Amino acid sequence: MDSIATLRALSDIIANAVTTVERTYKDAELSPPSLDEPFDHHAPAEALRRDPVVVAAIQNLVAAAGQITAVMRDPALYVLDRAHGFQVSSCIQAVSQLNVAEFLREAGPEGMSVKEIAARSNVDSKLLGEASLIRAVSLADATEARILRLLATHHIFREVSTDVFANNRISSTLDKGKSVDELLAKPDERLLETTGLSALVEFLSEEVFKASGFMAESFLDSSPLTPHMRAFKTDGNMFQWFENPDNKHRLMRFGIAMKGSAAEEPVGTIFKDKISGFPWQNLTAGGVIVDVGGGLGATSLSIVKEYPTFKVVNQDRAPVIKQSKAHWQEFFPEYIEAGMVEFQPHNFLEAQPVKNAAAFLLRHITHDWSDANLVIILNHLRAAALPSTKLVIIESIVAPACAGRSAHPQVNNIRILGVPRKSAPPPLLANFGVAAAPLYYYDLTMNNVLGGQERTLEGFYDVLLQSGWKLMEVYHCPETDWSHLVADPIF
Ligand SMILES: C[S@@+](CC[C@H](N)C(=O)[O-])C[C@H]1O[C@@H](n2cnc3c(N)ncnc32)[C@H](O)[C@@H]1O
Repeated sequence: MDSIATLRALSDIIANAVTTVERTYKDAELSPPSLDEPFDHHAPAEALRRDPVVVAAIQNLVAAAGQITAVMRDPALYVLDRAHGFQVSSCIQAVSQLNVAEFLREAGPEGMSVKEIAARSNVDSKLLGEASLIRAVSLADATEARILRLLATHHIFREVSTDVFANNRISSTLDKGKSVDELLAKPDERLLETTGLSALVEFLSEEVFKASGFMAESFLDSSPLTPHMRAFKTDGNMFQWFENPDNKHRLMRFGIAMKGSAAEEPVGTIFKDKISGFPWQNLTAGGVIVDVGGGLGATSLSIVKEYPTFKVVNQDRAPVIKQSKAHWQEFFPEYIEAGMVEFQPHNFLEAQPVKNAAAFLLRHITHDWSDANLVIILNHLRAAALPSTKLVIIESIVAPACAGRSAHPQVNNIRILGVPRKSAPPPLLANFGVAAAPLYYYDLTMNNVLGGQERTLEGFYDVLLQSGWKLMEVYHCPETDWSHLVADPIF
Protein backbone atom coordinates (compact mmCIF):
# COMPACT_ATOMS: atom_id res chain seq x y z
CA MET A 1 0.00 0.00 0.00
CA ASP A 2 1.49 3.39 -0.90
CA SER A 3 1.80 5.95 1.85
CA ILE A 4 -1.19 8.10 0.90
CA ALA A 5 -3.36 4.96 0.56
CA THR A 6 -2.19 3.87 4.03
CA LEU A 7 -3.02 7.26 5.46
CA ARG A 8 -6.45 7.26 3.83
CA ALA A 9 -7.18 3.68 5.01
CA LEU A 10 -6.24 4.59 8.59
CA SER A 11 -8.36 7.71 8.52
CA ASP A 12 -11.30 5.65 7.14
CA ILE A 13 -10.93 3.18 10.02
CA ILE A 14 -11.14 6.13 12.43
CA ALA A 15 -14.15 7.63 10.62
CA ASN A 16 -15.99 4.28 10.55
CA ALA A 17 -15.32 3.72 14.25
CA VAL A 18 -16.65 7.18 15.10
CA THR A 19 -19.79 6.48 13.01
CA THR A 20 -20.36 3.19 14.86
CA VAL A 21 -19.95 4.86 18.27
CA GLU A 22 -22.20 7.75 17.26
CA ARG A 23 -24.94 5.43 15.93
CA THR A 24 -24.85 3.08 18.94
CA TYR A 25 -25.11 5.94 21.43
CA LYS A 26 -27.79 7.68 19.39
CA ASP A 27 -29.88 4.48 19.28
CA ALA A 28 -29.62 4.30 23.06
CA GLU A 29 -30.41 8.03 23.38
CA LEU A 30 -27.12 8.60 25.16
CA SER A 31 -23.87 10.47 24.52
CA PRO A 32 -20.46 8.88 24.97
CA PRO A 33 -18.83 9.81 28.32
CA SER A 34 -17.12 13.20 28.26
CA LEU A 35 -13.37 13.41 28.86
CA ASP A 36 -13.98 16.50 31.01
CA GLU A 37 -16.32 14.78 33.48
CA PRO A 38 -15.21 12.43 36.28
CA PHE A 39 -15.55 8.72 35.54
CA ASP A 40 -18.82 7.20 36.77
CA HIS A 41 -18.68 3.43 36.69
CA HIS A 42 -22.47 3.17 37.06
CA ALA A 43 -23.40 5.62 34.30
CA PRO A 44 -25.41 4.05 31.43
CA ALA A 45 -22.99 5.71 28.98
CA GLU A 46 -20.10 3.78 30.57
CA ALA A 47 -22.10 0.54 30.47
CA LEU A 48 -22.70 1.06 26.75
CA ARG A 49 -18.96 1.53 26.24
CA ARG A 50 -18.62 -2.11 27.27
CA ASP A 51 -21.03 -3.22 24.52
CA PRO A 52 -19.05 -5.55 22.16
CA VAL A 53 -19.85 -3.35 19.13
CA VAL A 54 -18.48 -0.27 20.87
CA VAL A 55 -15.50 -2.20 22.27
CA ALA A 56 -14.55 -3.31 18.74
CA ALA A 57 -14.96 0.23 17.36
CA ILE A 58 -12.78 1.68 20.14
CA GLN A 59 -10.13 -0.98 19.55
CA ASN A 60 -9.93 0.03 15.86
CA LEU A 61 -9.96 3.70 16.76
CA VAL A 62 -7.10 3.43 19.27
CA ALA A 63 -5.03 1.22 16.95
CA ALA A 64 -5.54 3.51 13.94
CA ALA A 65 -4.94 6.73 15.89
CA GLY A 66 -1.68 5.29 17.26
CA GLN A 67 -0.59 4.12 13.82
CA ILE A 68 -1.49 7.35 12.05
CA THR A 69 0.64 9.25 14.59
CA ALA A 70 3.55 6.92 13.84
CA VAL A 71 3.02 7.33 10.10
CA MET A 72 2.86 11.11 10.11
CA ARG A 73 5.00 12.39 12.96
CA ASP A 74 8.62 13.38 12.57
CA PRO A 75 10.35 10.05 13.34
CA ALA A 76 12.99 11.53 15.65
CA LEU A 77 10.31 13.39 17.62
CA TYR A 78 8.27 10.18 17.79
CA VAL A 79 11.16 8.17 19.20
CA LEU A 80 12.11 10.94 21.66
CA ASP A 81 8.52 11.11 22.83
CA ARG A 82 8.57 7.37 23.53
CA ALA A 83 11.96 7.64 25.26
CA HIS A 84 10.49 10.30 27.55
CA GLY A 85 7.55 8.11 28.57
CA PHE A 86 9.08 7.52 32.03
CA GLN A 87 8.23 11.13 32.95
CA VAL A 88 4.54 10.32 32.70
CA SER A 89 5.03 7.31 35.01
CA SER A 90 6.88 9.33 37.62
CA CYS A 91 4.23 12.08 37.57
CA ILE A 92 1.46 9.51 38.03
CA GLN A 93 3.33 8.11 41.01
CA ALA A 94 3.64 11.60 42.53
CA VAL A 95 -0.02 12.57 42.12
CA SER A 96 -1.22 9.25 43.52
CA GLN A 97 0.98 9.61 46.61
CA LEU A 98 -0.12 13.24 47.00
CA ASN A 99 -3.84 12.31 46.73
CA VAL A 100 -4.34 14.95 44.04
CA ALA A 101 -7.38 13.23 42.48
CA GLU A 102 -9.08 13.29 45.90
CA PHE A 103 -8.30 16.99 46.45
CA LEU A 104 -9.75 17.72 43.04
CA ARG A 105 -12.85 15.56 43.59
CA GLU A 106 -13.60 17.65 46.68
CA ALA A 107 -12.90 20.88 44.75
CA GLY A 108 -15.40 19.96 42.01
CA PRO A 109 -15.45 21.21 38.40
CA GLU A 110 -14.02 24.66 39.29
CA GLY A 111 -10.77 22.93 40.24
CA MET A 112 -8.14 23.90 42.80
CA SER A 113 -4.90 25.82 42.51
CA VAL A 114 -1.69 23.89 42.95
CA LYS A 115 -0.71 26.38 45.64
CA GLU A 116 -3.68 25.26 47.73
CA ILE A 117 -3.02 21.56 47.17
CA ALA A 118 0.64 22.01 48.12
CA ALA A 119 -0.25 23.98 51.25
CA ARG A 120 -2.72 21.32 52.45
CA SER A 121 -0.85 18.19 51.51
CA ASN A 122 2.35 18.51 53.59
CA VAL A 123 4.48 17.56 50.64
CA ASP A 124 6.99 20.32 51.18
CA SER A 125 9.48 18.61 53.44
CA LYS A 126 9.22 15.35 51.43
CA LEU A 127 9.99 17.16 48.23
CA LEU A 128 12.51 19.63 49.59
CA GLY A 129 14.18 18.16 52.66
CA GLU A 130 15.23 20.74 55.19
CA ALA A 131 14.13 23.80 53.21
CA SER A 132 12.11 26.44 55.09
CA LEU A 133 8.33 26.18 54.91
CA ILE A 134 7.75 29.39 52.94
CA ARG A 135 10.36 28.53 50.38
CA ALA A 136 9.22 24.92 50.37
CA VAL A 137 5.61 25.79 49.65
CA SER A 138 6.52 27.98 46.73
CA LEU A 139 8.90 25.42 45.23
CA ALA A 140 6.58 22.54 45.95
CA ASP A 141 3.63 24.09 44.23
CA ALA A 142 5.82 25.06 41.29
CA THR A 143 6.85 21.42 41.01
CA GLU A 144 3.30 20.21 41.41
CA ALA A 145 2.05 22.57 38.69
CA ARG A 146 4.65 21.16 36.36
CA ILE A 147 3.71 17.59 37.25
CA LEU A 148 0.02 18.28 36.70
CA ARG A 149 0.69 20.20 33.51
CA LEU A 150 2.64 17.32 31.98
CA LEU A 151 -0.23 15.01 32.88
CA ALA A 152 -2.88 17.46 31.60
CA THR A 153 -0.90 17.58 28.37
CA HIS A 154 -1.47 13.81 28.20
CA HIS A 155 -5.22 14.24 28.96
CA ILE A 156 -4.82 13.13 32.59
CA PHE A 157 -6.33 16.08 34.60
CA ARG A 158 -7.59 19.31 33.05
CA GLU A 159 -5.93 22.70 33.47
CA VAL A 160 -9.00 24.89 34.00
CA SER A 161 -7.04 28.15 34.18
CA THR A 162 -3.34 28.78 34.70
CA ASP A 163 -2.16 26.61 37.65
CA VAL A 164 -5.72 25.55 38.50
CA PHE A 165 -6.56 21.93 37.80
CA ALA A 166 -9.68 19.77 37.89
CA ASN A 167 -10.25 16.06 37.56
CA ASN A 168 -11.30 14.67 34.23
CA ARG A 169 -12.56 11.21 33.33
CA ILE A 170 -9.07 9.72 33.32
CA SER A 171 -7.57 11.39 36.43
CA SER A 172 -10.68 10.55 38.47
CA THR A 173 -9.88 6.82 38.16
CA LEU A 174 -6.95 7.55 40.53
CA ASP A 175 -9.46 8.58 43.22
CA LYS A 176 -9.16 6.22 46.21
CA GLY A 177 -12.70 7.10 47.25
CA LYS A 178 -11.78 8.50 50.69
CA SER A 179 -11.94 12.03 52.02
CA VAL A 180 -8.75 14.08 51.90
CA ASP A 181 -8.95 14.55 55.68
CA GLU A 182 -8.98 10.79 56.17
CA LEU A 183 -6.14 10.23 53.73
CA LEU A 184 -3.97 12.87 55.39
CA ALA A 185 -4.81 11.69 58.92
CA LYS A 186 -3.97 8.03 58.20
CA PRO A 187 -1.39 8.00 55.40
CA ASP A 188 -0.37 4.38 56.11
CA GLU A 189 -3.93 3.22 55.55
CA ARG A 190 -4.75 5.29 52.50
CA LEU A 191 -4.81 2.29 50.13
CA LEU A 192 -6.76 -0.03 52.45
CA GLU A 193 -10.27 -0.89 51.33
CA THR A 194 -9.86 0.78 47.95
CA THR A 195 -10.58 -0.81 44.58
CA GLY A 196 -6.84 -1.45 44.23
CA LEU A 197 -6.38 0.56 41.06
CA SER A 198 -4.28 3.22 42.82
CA ALA A 199 -2.17 0.53 44.47
CA LEU A 200 -1.60 -1.07 41.07
CA VAL A 201 -0.69 2.29 39.53
CA GLU A 202 1.78 2.98 42.36
CA PHE A 203 3.33 -0.49 42.14
CA LEU A 204 3.78 -0.08 38.36
CA SER A 205 5.12 3.45 38.56
CA GLU A 206 7.47 2.72 41.46
CA GLU A 207 8.80 -0.84 41.83
CA VAL A 208 8.30 -1.76 38.17
CA PHE A 209 9.49 1.63 36.92
CA LYS A 210 12.69 1.51 38.99
CA ALA A 211 13.41 -2.11 38.03
CA SER A 212 12.84 -1.35 34.35
CA GLY A 213 15.65 1.22 34.46
CA PHE A 214 18.00 -1.76 34.82
CA MET A 215 16.55 -3.94 32.07
CA ALA A 216 19.13 -3.22 29.37
CA GLU A 217 21.99 -3.58 31.87
CA SER A 218 20.84 -6.99 33.04
CA PHE A 219 20.21 -8.12 29.49
CA LEU A 220 23.69 -7.06 28.37
CA ASP A 221 25.70 -8.85 31.05
CA SER A 222 25.45 -12.53 31.80
CA SER A 223 24.75 -12.36 35.56
CA PRO A 224 21.47 -14.00 36.67
CA LEU A 225 20.41 -10.90 38.66
CA THR A 226 16.98 -9.63 37.61
CA PRO A 227 16.52 -5.89 36.97
CA HIS A 228 14.52 -5.72 40.24
CA MET A 229 17.43 -7.26 42.22
CA ARG A 230 19.77 -4.66 40.73
CA ALA A 231 17.43 -1.73 41.35
CA PHE A 232 16.68 -2.65 44.96
CA LYS A 233 20.07 -4.24 45.76
CA THR A 234 18.58 -7.52 46.94
CA ASP A 235 19.47 -11.21 46.41
CA GLY A 236 15.95 -12.62 46.72
CA ASN A 237 13.19 -12.48 44.16
CA MET A 238 10.50 -9.82 44.54
CA PHE A 239 8.22 -12.02 46.64
CA GLN A 240 11.06 -12.79 49.08
CA TRP A 241 12.04 -9.11 49.12
CA PHE A 242 8.46 -8.18 50.03
CA GLU A 243 8.84 -10.26 53.19
CA ASN A 244 11.62 -8.01 54.48
CA PRO A 245 10.06 -6.15 57.48
CA ASP A 246 11.06 -2.80 55.89
CA ASN A 247 8.81 -3.67 52.95
CA LYS A 248 5.65 -4.30 54.96
CA HIS A 249 3.96 -1.36 53.30
CA ARG A 250 5.04 -2.50 49.82
CA LEU A 251 3.76 -6.05 50.47
CA MET A 252 0.42 -4.64 51.54
CA ARG A 253 0.34 -2.37 48.49
CA PHE A 254 1.11 -5.30 46.19
CA GLY A 255 -1.70 -7.38 47.73
CA ILE A 256 -4.14 -4.52 47.15
CA ALA A 257 -2.71 -3.99 43.64
CA MET A 258 -3.53 -7.60 42.78
CA LYS A 259 -7.10 -6.76 43.72
CA GLY A 260 -6.74 -3.84 41.28
CA SER A 261 -5.72 -6.21 38.52
CA ALA A 262 -8.86 -8.18 39.30
CA ALA A 263 -10.77 -4.95 38.61
CA GLU A 264 -9.39 -5.15 35.07
CA GLU A 265 -10.93 -8.60 34.83
CA PRO A 266 -13.11 -9.62 37.77
CA VAL A 267 -12.23 -13.18 38.80
CA GLY A 268 -15.89 -14.14 38.41
CA THR A 269 -15.52 -13.84 34.65
CA ILE A 270 -13.88 -17.28 34.71
CA PHE A 271 -17.51 -18.44 34.88
CA LYS A 272 -18.96 -15.68 32.74
CA ASP A 273 -20.56 -18.21 30.49
CA LYS A 274 -20.17 -21.93 30.35
CA ILE A 275 -19.07 -22.09 26.72
CA SER A 276 -16.27 -19.56 26.41
CA GLY A 277 -14.22 -20.80 29.35
CA PHE A 278 -12.99 -24.08 30.82
CA PRO A 279 -16.09 -26.29 31.49
CA TRP A 280 -15.76 -26.60 35.28
CA GLN A 281 -19.15 -28.33 35.28
CA ASN A 282 -17.56 -31.35 33.56
CA LEU A 283 -15.30 -32.05 36.54
CA THR A 284 -16.65 -34.74 38.87
CA ALA A 285 -18.83 -33.23 41.58
CA GLY A 286 -17.05 -33.21 44.93
CA GLY A 287 -13.63 -32.98 43.26
CA VAL A 288 -10.70 -31.11 44.76
CA ILE A 289 -9.52 -27.99 42.95
CA VAL A 290 -6.13 -26.69 44.00
CA ASP A 291 -5.70 -22.93 43.54
CA VAL A 292 -1.92 -22.98 43.20
CA GLY A 293 -0.46 -19.61 44.32
CA GLY A 294 -4.04 -18.54 45.02
CA GLY A 295 -3.16 -15.32 46.87
CA LEU A 296 -6.04 -14.01 48.95
CA GLY A 297 -8.22 -16.67 47.35
CA ALA A 298 -10.41 -14.52 45.11
CA THR A 299 -10.55 -17.24 42.44
CA SER A 300 -11.16 -19.97 45.03
CA LEU A 301 -14.07 -17.90 46.27
CA SER A 302 -15.56 -17.65 42.77
CA ILE A 303 -15.30 -21.43 42.42
CA VAL A 304 -16.97 -22.37 45.70
CA LYS A 305 -19.72 -19.83 45.11
CA GLU A 306 -20.46 -21.22 41.65
CA TYR A 307 -19.87 -24.92 42.44
CA PRO A 308 -20.60 -25.58 46.11
CA THR A 309 -19.84 -29.31 45.76
CA PHE A 310 -16.19 -28.74 44.89
CA LYS A 311 -13.63 -28.40 47.62
CA VAL A 312 -10.97 -25.75 47.05
CA VAL A 313 -7.48 -25.89 48.48
CA ASN A 314 -5.96 -22.41 48.46
CA GLN A 315 -2.17 -22.76 48.41
CA ASP A 316 0.39 -19.97 48.70
CA ARG A 317 3.46 -18.94 50.68
CA ALA A 318 2.91 -19.12 54.46
CA PRO A 319 2.59 -15.33 55.09
CA VAL A 320 0.08 -14.99 52.26
CA ILE A 321 -1.98 -17.96 53.46
CA LYS A 322 -2.10 -16.38 56.92
CA GLN A 323 -3.54 -13.19 55.37
CA SER A 324 -5.88 -15.19 53.15
CA LYS A 325 -7.27 -17.25 56.02
CA ALA A 326 -7.81 -14.14 58.17
CA HIS A 327 -9.57 -12.49 55.21
CA TRP A 328 -11.96 -15.44 54.72
CA GLN A 329 -12.53 -15.77 58.49
CA GLU A 330 -13.62 -12.15 58.55
CA PHE A 331 -15.65 -11.97 55.33
CA PHE A 332 -16.61 -15.52 54.28
CA PRO A 333 -16.57 -17.71 57.43
CA GLU A 334 -19.51 -19.79 56.15
CA TYR A 335 -17.32 -21.43 53.48
CA ILE A 336 -14.67 -22.34 56.03
CA GLU A 337 -17.29 -23.73 58.43
CA ALA A 338 -18.84 -25.80 55.60
CA GLY A 339 -15.42 -27.32 54.86
CA MET A 340 -15.52 -26.00 51.28
CA VAL A 341 -12.11 -24.35 51.47
CA GLU A 342 -8.81 -25.33 53.00
CA PHE A 343 -5.77 -23.06 53.42
CA GLN A 344 -2.44 -24.73 52.82
CA PRO A 345 0.94 -23.02 53.10
CA HIS A 346 3.00 -24.49 50.30
CA ASN A 347 6.09 -23.58 48.28
CA PHE A 348 5.22 -24.59 44.73
CA LEU A 349 8.89 -25.04 43.89
CA GLU A 350 8.66 -28.17 46.11
CA ALA A 351 6.68 -31.45 45.87
CA GLN A 352 2.90 -30.93 45.59
CA PRO A 353 1.10 -32.40 48.65
CA VAL A 354 -2.38 -32.82 47.06
CA LYS A 355 -2.41 -36.10 45.15
CA ASN A 356 -6.10 -36.38 44.23
CA ALA A 357 -6.74 -33.09 42.44
CA ALA A 358 -9.52 -32.88 39.86
CA ALA A 359 -7.80 -29.71 38.64
CA PHE A 360 -4.76 -27.61 39.39
CA LEU A 361 -5.62 -23.98 38.68
CA LEU A 362 -2.84 -21.44 38.10
CA ARG A 363 -4.22 -17.95 37.65
CA HIS A 364 -1.54 -15.37 36.88
CA ILE A 365 1.23 -17.61 38.12
CA THR A 366 3.06 -18.82 35.00
CA HIS A 367 3.93 -15.29 33.83
CA ASP A 368 5.88 -14.69 37.07
CA TRP A 369 8.47 -17.32 36.16
CA SER A 370 11.18 -18.00 33.60
CA ASP A 371 10.83 -21.23 31.61
CA ALA A 372 13.48 -22.96 33.76
CA ASN A 373 11.60 -22.22 37.01
CA LEU A 374 8.18 -22.84 35.50
CA VAL A 375 9.31 -26.33 34.45
CA ILE A 376 10.13 -27.04 38.13
CA ILE A 377 6.65 -25.87 39.24
CA LEU A 378 4.78 -27.78 36.53
CA ASN A 379 6.87 -30.93 37.04
CA HIS A 380 5.76 -31.03 40.69
CA LEU A 381 2.13 -30.74 39.59
CA ARG A 382 2.63 -33.44 36.99
CA ALA A 383 4.16 -35.78 39.60
CA ALA A 384 1.05 -35.33 41.79
CA ALA A 385 -1.47 -35.64 38.92
CA LEU A 386 -3.91 -38.50 38.31
CA PRO A 387 -4.59 -39.42 34.65
CA SER A 388 -7.89 -37.47 34.98
CA THR A 389 -6.35 -34.32 36.52
CA LYS A 390 -6.71 -31.16 34.44
CA LEU A 391 -4.21 -28.33 34.52
CA VAL A 392 -5.97 -25.00 33.94
CA ILE A 393 -3.76 -21.97 33.36
CA ILE A 394 -5.36 -18.53 33.20
CA GLU A 395 -3.12 -16.06 31.39
CA SER A 396 -2.98 -13.85 28.33
CA ILE A 397 -1.41 -15.23 25.17
CA VAL A 398 1.03 -13.00 23.31
CA ALA A 399 0.44 -12.69 19.57
CA PRO A 400 3.03 -11.47 17.05
CA ALA A 401 2.57 -7.98 15.61
CA CYS A 402 2.43 -9.47 12.10
CA ALA A 403 -0.22 -11.74 10.54
CA GLY A 404 0.29 -15.38 9.54
CA ARG A 405 0.00 -18.97 10.74
CA SER A 406 2.33 -20.43 13.33
CA ALA A 407 5.33 -22.33 12.00
CA HIS A 408 5.31 -24.51 15.16
CA PRO A 409 4.69 -28.19 14.20
CA GLN A 410 2.01 -28.81 16.90
CA VAL A 411 0.38 -25.51 17.69
CA ASN A 412 -2.06 -25.50 14.77
CA ASN A 413 -3.56 -28.77 16.12
CA ILE A 414 -4.61 -27.30 19.47
CA ARG A 415 -8.39 -26.88 19.79
CA ILE A 416 -9.16 -23.17 20.03
CA LEU A 417 -12.54 -22.55 21.67
CA GLY A 418 -14.40 -19.66 23.24
CA VAL A 419 -14.59 -16.27 21.59
CA PRO A 420 -12.45 -16.18 18.42
CA ARG A 421 -9.57 -13.68 18.59
CA LYS A 422 -9.67 -11.32 15.64
CA SER A 423 -6.73 -10.21 13.60
CA ALA A 424 -6.86 -6.46 12.83
CA PRO A 425 -7.75 -5.38 9.28
CA PRO A 426 -4.78 -4.08 7.23
CA PRO A 427 -3.08 -1.66 7.27
CA LEU A 428 -3.40 -1.94 11.08
CA LEU A 429 -0.84 -4.15 12.73
CA ALA A 430 -2.33 -7.63 13.05
CA ASN A 431 -2.27 -7.42 16.89
CA PHE A 432 -4.01 -3.99 16.92
CA GLY A 433 -0.75 -2.19 17.72
CA VAL A 434 -0.95 0.24 20.63
CA ALA A 435 -4.51 -0.89 21.41
CA ALA A 436 -2.90 -4.17 22.55
CA ALA A 437 0.13 -2.59 24.25
CA PRO A 438 -0.80 -3.46 27.90
CA LEU A 439 -0.02 -7.15 27.34
CA TYR A 440 3.39 -6.32 25.90
CA TYR A 441 4.04 -3.98 28.84
CA TYR A 442 3.13 -6.75 31.28
CA ASP A 443 5.49 -9.11 29.47
CA LEU A 444 8.44 -6.84 30.25
CA THR A 445 7.08 -5.99 33.70
CA MET A 446 7.23 -9.69 34.53
CA ASN A 447 10.73 -9.90 33.15
CA ASN A 448 11.93 -6.87 35.07
CA VAL A 449 10.48 -7.64 38.48
CA LEU A 450 10.73 -11.43 38.52
CA GLY A 451 12.60 -12.71 35.47
CA GLY A 452 9.20 -13.96 34.21
CA GLN A 453 7.41 -13.53 30.91
CA GLU A 454 4.08 -13.57 29.12
CA ARG A 455 4.09 -16.38 26.57
CA THR A 456 3.04 -17.06 23.03
CA LEU A 457 0.94 -20.17 22.34
CA GLU A 458 4.11 -21.85 21.10
CA GLY A 459 5.88 -20.86 24.32
CA PHE A 460 3.11 -22.41 26.45
CA TYR A 461 3.06 -25.59 24.36
CA ASP A 462 6.81 -26.11 24.68
CA VAL A 463 7.14 -25.35 28.39
CA LEU A 464 4.18 -27.63 29.19
CA LEU A 465 5.64 -30.45 27.09
CA GLN A 466 8.98 -30.14 28.87
CA SER A 467 7.10 -30.56 32.17
CA GLY A 468 5.05 -33.65 31.27
CA TRP A 469 1.83 -31.87 30.22
CA LYS A 470 0.17 -31.74 26.78
CA LEU A 471 -1.65 -28.55 25.88
CA MET A 472 -5.03 -29.75 24.59
CA GLU A 473 -7.30 -26.76 24.26
CA VAL A 474 -7.49 -23.04 24.71
CA TYR A 475 -10.64 -21.09 25.60
CA HIS A 476 -10.52 -17.40 24.77
CA CYS A 477 -12.67 -15.61 27.34
CA PRO A 478 -15.12 -12.88 26.38
CA GLU A 479 -14.49 -9.22 27.29
CA THR A 480 -10.88 -9.78 28.28
CA ASP A 481 -7.51 -10.69 26.77
CA TRP A 482 -7.26 -13.68 29.06
CA SER A 483 -7.51 -17.30 28.05
CA HIS A 484 -7.88 -20.64 29.79
CA LEU A 485 -5.17 -23.04 28.63
CA VAL A 486 -6.07 -26.63 29.47
CA ALA A 487 -3.46 -29.39 29.59
CA ASP A 488 -3.57 -33.15 30.33
CA PRO A 489 -0.80 -35.03 32.12
CA ILE A 490 1.32 -37.20 29.84
CA PHE A 491 1.50 -40.78 31.21
C1 LIG B 1 0.43 -12.65 40.66
S1 LIG B 1 -0.07 -13.35 42.17
C2 LIG B 1 -1.51 -14.28 41.64
C3 LIG B 1 -2.42 -14.61 42.79
C4 LIG B 1 -3.73 -15.30 42.41
N1 LIG B 1 -3.52 -16.55 41.72
C5 LIG B 1 -4.62 -14.39 41.59
O1 LIG B 1 -4.90 -14.70 40.43
O2 LIG B 1 -5.05 -13.36 42.11
C6 LIG B 1 1.18 -14.61 42.37
C7 LIG B 1 1.04 -15.43 43.65
O3 LIG B 1 2.08 -16.42 43.67
C8 LIG B 1 2.49 -16.59 45.01
N2 LIG B 1 3.83 -17.22 45.07
C9 LIG B 1 5.02 -16.69 44.69
N3 LIG B 1 6.02 -17.56 44.91
C10 LIG B 1 5.44 -18.67 45.45
C11 LIG B 1 5.94 -19.92 45.87
N4 LIG B 1 7.26 -20.22 45.78
N5 LIG B 1 5.08 -20.84 46.35
C12 LIG B 1 3.74 -20.56 46.43
N6 LIG B 1 3.19 -19.38 46.04
C13 LIG B 1 4.03 -18.45 45.55
C14 LIG B 1 2.50 -15.15 45.52
O4 LIG B 1 2.52 -15.09 46.95
C15 LIG B 1 1.22 -14.58 44.91
O5 LIG B 1 0.12 -14.76 45.76
